Amino acid sequence: MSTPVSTQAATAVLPERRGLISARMLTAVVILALALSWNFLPDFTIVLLCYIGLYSMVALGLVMLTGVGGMTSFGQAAFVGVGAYATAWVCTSPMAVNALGGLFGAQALPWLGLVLGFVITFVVAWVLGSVTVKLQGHYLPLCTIAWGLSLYYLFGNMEFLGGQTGLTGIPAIRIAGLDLSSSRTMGVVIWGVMLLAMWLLYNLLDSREGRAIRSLKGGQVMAESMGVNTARYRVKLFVLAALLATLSGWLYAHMQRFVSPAPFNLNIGIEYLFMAVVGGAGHLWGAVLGASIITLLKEKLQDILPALLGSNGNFEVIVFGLLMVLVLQRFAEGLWPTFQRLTAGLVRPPEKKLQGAPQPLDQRSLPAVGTVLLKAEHVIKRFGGLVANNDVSMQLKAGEVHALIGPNGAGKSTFFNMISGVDSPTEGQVQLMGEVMGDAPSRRFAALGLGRTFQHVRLLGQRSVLENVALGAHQRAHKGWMASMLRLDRGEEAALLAEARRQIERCGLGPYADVPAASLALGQQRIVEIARALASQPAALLLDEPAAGLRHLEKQALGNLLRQLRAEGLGILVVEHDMEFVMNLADRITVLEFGTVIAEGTPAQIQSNQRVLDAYLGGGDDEEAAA
Ligand SMILES: Nc1ncnc2c1ncn2[C@@H]1O[C@H](COP(=O)(O)OP(=O)(O)OP(=O)(O)O)[C@@H](O)[C@H]1O
Repeated sequence: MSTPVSTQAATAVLPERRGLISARMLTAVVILALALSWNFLPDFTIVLLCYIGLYSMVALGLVMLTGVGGMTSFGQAAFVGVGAYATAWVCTSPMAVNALGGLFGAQALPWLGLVLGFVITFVVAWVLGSVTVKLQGHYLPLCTIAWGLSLYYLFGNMEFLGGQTGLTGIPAIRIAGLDLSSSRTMGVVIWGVMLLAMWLLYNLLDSREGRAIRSLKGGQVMAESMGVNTARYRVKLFVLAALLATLSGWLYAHMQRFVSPAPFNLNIGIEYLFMAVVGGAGHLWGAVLGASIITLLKEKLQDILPALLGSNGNFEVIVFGLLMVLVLQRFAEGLWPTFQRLTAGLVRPPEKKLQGAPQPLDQRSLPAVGTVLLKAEHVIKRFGGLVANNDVSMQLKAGEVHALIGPNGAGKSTFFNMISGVDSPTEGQVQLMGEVMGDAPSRRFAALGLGRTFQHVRLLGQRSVLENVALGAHQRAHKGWMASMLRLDRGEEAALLAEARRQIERCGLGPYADVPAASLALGQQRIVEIARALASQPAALLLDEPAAGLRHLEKQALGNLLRQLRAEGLGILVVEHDMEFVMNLADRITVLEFGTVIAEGTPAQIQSNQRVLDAYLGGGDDEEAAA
């Protein structure tokens, strides 16, 4: 049965599918045109294209890390260096050449160099990532500068890596007997690898794992509440970006045939970040656009500026700085979104088609009505000298709506945080489904069957309502990064999206499933959060001020939906200021004042409780009025 909640006139505009040619078709046409003209392009253009391909690979990693995952790194050039130096050492050091060349043959050396580069990067990035990505705010970028510098100086000071002079005599790669010593042949490999990487990343982002990656930008609390292990995803993203940089470095070394520390210094690390940001750090094609603009601009400026200024120097860096300021001022999301807007009449955005039968998602059987789902016992929370919750005990049972009310500052949010794993009690304990939670993270609460919404809506505003709600079902499916990249997750993805659509329709937002969440009115966004929580098939549902921002009819519809969920056997805890809504809906009410429970009972009991009336429901005012 469907209980539509949203009757509010939507501000959202349904997306129009217009445009003469599909984005996929246009991409295929551009790639085909590049392939057909490849042999006729001048050598100089080919070399430039090779560099653009190499830089795009690094920028792709930064798009994933910065634009999608919300982490900034200035140190990617150092990982390019690891890839370049690893293969340079394997291919030129007498020791490695004799030992490995003797065992596997000389032609295998570049490939062994690639493996070595990947292994070193994997270990270094995993260790560095584990330490640095936990840092918040400006500490993370500062740390990436520190390790970028460290690795750069390491390259220049290692005797066996040739010091500042570097290593020469790196052989060309051979594939199936074909010698890739010219830029023209090497360029085919570079662009082939870059496009393959882009396809894999596109698939990754277009999956359950991609939604989890994007959720990192929505904040740790929200992502963890959806069951996402944020620390793990951040490190994996960091390693992925580093491996892409290493791959670029490996190709670079075999194209240049020598390596020295200069191309891996901090300046270049900043340039890579420029590319991602100028192109559009949230878009994969932004990486290619940014790499193209910066490479071509650098090339032109290096010719023009010294002639113009009458002396030599890296003046282009100044222009890049100004460009960055301009782009951030005028095109905060980079140039790719602007390019997309300008070509909207011509190019249709890609349509998501899911082939194959949906695979079943994990199902949770709900506990019998009356079972205690959530239990807080003598919970105390202190912030320094302030006692925000003082000996609070309460239970939430399956098949009931329990409301938590109290004046501003009474400690409701603090308590909500503790029963949802955002924070842990100073004393006392919280049990969920009979398990003592201790310091367990929110994702453990989610795994046990707790779904929640937020007082301040936490959605990924630029993503569709459908994708936001599908994130809620994250823990009900299991395909990992590899399966997503190779599109082996389509059955599961179809099931996740079908489930999300079902929950959206159940909540009355069916017509808005495909619009960006940010385009909905605030009240509707709250309903999207409820649909997202329902997609996790929770046994206990915690709603933080769900009626705030809703109009009268919408509140009625929300009440009906919650009654329906209660009838299905869910336990629902509502923190709410709207007394009419609470009194019409709740089976039991707990009242907090100054962190302490001052009353608990049915709505009728609460409404006639003198202490509650004095503290909260206006009894004091009545008395004053009477006096
Ligand atoms: N992280 C914190 N550090 C210090 N004090 C805090 C912290 N979080 C909450 N408090 C304090 O604890 C008390 C209870 O705050 P809380 O936000 O839980 O109240 P509330 O009932 O949710 O209020 P509202 O209805 O306005 O959201 C307040 O005095 C608040 O200032």
